[in-house]
Amino acid sequence: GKFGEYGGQYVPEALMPAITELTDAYERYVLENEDGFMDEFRRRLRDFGGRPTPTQYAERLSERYDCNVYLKREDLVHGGAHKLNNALGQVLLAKYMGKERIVAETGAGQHGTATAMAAAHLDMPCEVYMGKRDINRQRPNVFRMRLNGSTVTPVTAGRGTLKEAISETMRDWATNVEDTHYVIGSVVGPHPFPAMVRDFQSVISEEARGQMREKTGGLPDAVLACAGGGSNTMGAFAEFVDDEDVALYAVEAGGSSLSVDEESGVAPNSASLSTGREGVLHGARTKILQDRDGQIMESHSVSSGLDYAGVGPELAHLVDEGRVTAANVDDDAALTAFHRLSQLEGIIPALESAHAFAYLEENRGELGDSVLVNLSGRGDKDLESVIEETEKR
Ligand SMILES: Cc1ncc(COP(=O)(O)O)c(/C=N/[C@H](C(=O)O)[C@@H](O)C(C)C)c1O
Repeated sequence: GKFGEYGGQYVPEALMPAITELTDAYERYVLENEDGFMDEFRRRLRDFGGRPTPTQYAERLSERYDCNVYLKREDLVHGGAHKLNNALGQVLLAKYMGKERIVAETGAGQHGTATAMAAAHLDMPCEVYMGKRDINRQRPNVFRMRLNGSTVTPVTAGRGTLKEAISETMRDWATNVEDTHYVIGSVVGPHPFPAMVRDFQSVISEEARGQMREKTGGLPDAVLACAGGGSNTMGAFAEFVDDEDVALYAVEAGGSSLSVDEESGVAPNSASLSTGREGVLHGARTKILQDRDGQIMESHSVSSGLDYAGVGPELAHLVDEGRVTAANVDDDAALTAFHRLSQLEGIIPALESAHAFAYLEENRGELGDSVLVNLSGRGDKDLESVIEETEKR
């Protein structure tokens, strides 16, 4: 469960039985397709999730950047984001493991709603832990989770955001490991989570690689994806990692500035790959925004889905190896890209996904003739906050 020096299983002893059981299930069902698990996963992704998603040629962006821009439309997955790929896989695995209850954490609420939908679809009771602050700024998603029959439990510890929600969920899991599975929201956490979530999300690049060959007769020169925990990034990159000629760009949230004042404990961005340092968070060694005493810093982003002080260990390793370029764009550029895609292509992107389009705008002409951008989700959930932000600026 190591990716170079990153990854591993830094968890309290009490959690090891659950981790060991999950690792065994991951190896049997996901890696070896025991009992046809992966066949059922793919069938449900098609019939319930609406896959495959298009790899669409973006005519107006291609004109603007004088290169061929293709969009991987994960905004068209049921629920409006790539999050369902992972949530469906993990809830189905919980069923195969004989678990009777699901717990999950969420920040932007996309992962929470995806888990609630998958749990309803597979008739599993589900409890989602969500920071009090996030509940207030993501009300539509809270409503959706409850509509799907999930319980949303407010987390009031600390700042009441994702970090505390993850800790609370891990505590619940350690207590109820007999009948409960923890559906983690990204390629983070102790092994086997980062590898398993990457495997569930790799359907994105499996499809996209074939669609690009079909449409262009070859592979893209570059693949761009936004990175919060790193799951849509790892999903969009997985099948291209061995294609040396395909450049891979992980675009993080540059927030309002990249300068990190280690005294204040507050980072005005979430660019863990670029400004983070090695440390342990949520059970894995990875790159983290931390102050000089090693305390996890408060992160920032205009998009709550990228507002996370850590990042997936595999992604951190690929950046250290030079296989993935760690990029970032600031809040303003992401908001401008949000409006630009809406006007030019008639697609309102999630604010998270808009970060990848901002990077395309800032690096036009330098990314090659054929560029694939992973559109991780749609922007309906962001309308309120974008209206507010736009009026403020
Ligand atoms: C539409 C959309 N695009 C990208 C992301 C970033 O998550 P990753 O793909 O795991 O880097 C997200 C992240 N959403 C999480 C959530 O909804 O709970 C997020 O808040 C946390 C996992 C960090 C998202 O909603």
